[in-house]
Amino acid sequence: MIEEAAPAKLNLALHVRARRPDGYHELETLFAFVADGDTIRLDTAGAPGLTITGPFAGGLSGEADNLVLRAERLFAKRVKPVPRAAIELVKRLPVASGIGGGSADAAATLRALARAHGVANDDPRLVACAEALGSDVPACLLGRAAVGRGRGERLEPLPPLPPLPVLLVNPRVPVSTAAVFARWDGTDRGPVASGDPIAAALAGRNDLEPPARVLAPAIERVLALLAAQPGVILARMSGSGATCFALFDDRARCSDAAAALAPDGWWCLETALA
Ligand SMILES: C[C@](O)(CO)[C@H](O)COP(=O)(O)OP(=O)(O)OC[C@H]1O[C@@H](n2ccc(N)nc2=O)[C@H](O)[C@@H]1O
Ligand SMILES: Nc1ncnc2c1ncn2[C@@H]1O[C@H](COP(=O)(O)OP(=O)(O)OP(=O)(O)O)[C@@H](O)[C@H]1O
Repeated sequence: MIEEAAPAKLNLALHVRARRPDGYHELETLFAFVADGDTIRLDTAGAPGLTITGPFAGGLSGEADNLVLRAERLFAKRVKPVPRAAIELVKRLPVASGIGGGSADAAATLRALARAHGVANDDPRLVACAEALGSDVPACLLGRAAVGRGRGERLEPLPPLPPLPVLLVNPRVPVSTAAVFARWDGTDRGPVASGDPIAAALAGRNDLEPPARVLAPAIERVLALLAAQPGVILARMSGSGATCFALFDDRARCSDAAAALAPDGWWCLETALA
């Protein structure tokens, strides 16, 4: 049995620069990962198929379009023609929520298959599979803080980030990434600053916040409440939303904030930058 973590991805800053003729957007983003997320378990000797467990299993079916099975099929086609395995996905991250759950699952599946079949994680064929599966999958395959450019696949790894406490809050409203990008106003507001990533994040923004707020008005309240918590360094939406994150200066104040937001019935996860 091989187990691979599929940690949640954050966009500490997300600057959308241009709309491309192929329908994607040119962006500049600070990718970061946290200590918690989904889990992939792969058993090459088990009965082939995908089982989904965990608190958000109900939001997904084990259908063939699941990113885990798409990753498995692509690995067999492009990397090594291996037989199908028994795969368990423990789904702890909300679906369609801007923290790359599906992308993390796909990347963890590729990593698990690579381990099982003696392929290196930086094998160009594995990276090509990641790119074909989604814009966030290459960053999730890399699994460490990085600047992302292009549609997110051109990655420049960063030194490890400080393990700052993080609170993730999702108002339980799924948001379609394509619908949010489609509402971006077309204004290039400039690049992400170079230098210290936390300082660059503070000086940066998420250009998808305004269009996401139109589709999911609850984001505004989540951000306002997060920003008002004592000890917050930065409160921002991740990706195309609706999950928002807050970085804190200490763990106790992060826990206090989680307790303060609990009555709203939102999904909250207390974690840390990894
Ligand atoms: C918002 C981010 O999460 C930031 O990291 C990503 O850019 C989105 O990554 P993702 O969910 O893996 O997205 P994909 O599955 O590749 O694309 C979904 C849809 O989002 C839009 N999309 C995505 C990425 C990008 N750079 N420009 C886009 O316009 C496209 O309409 C695309 O059809
Ligand atoms: N294993 C999976 N986990 C989550 N979503 C999946 C999975 N497989 C397929 N999907 C589909 O992919 C879509 C996007 O899901 P995901 O949770 O990756 O979005 P996201 O959190 O907005 O990601 P991103 O931040 O990369 O935009 C969902 O609508 C879902 O139906």
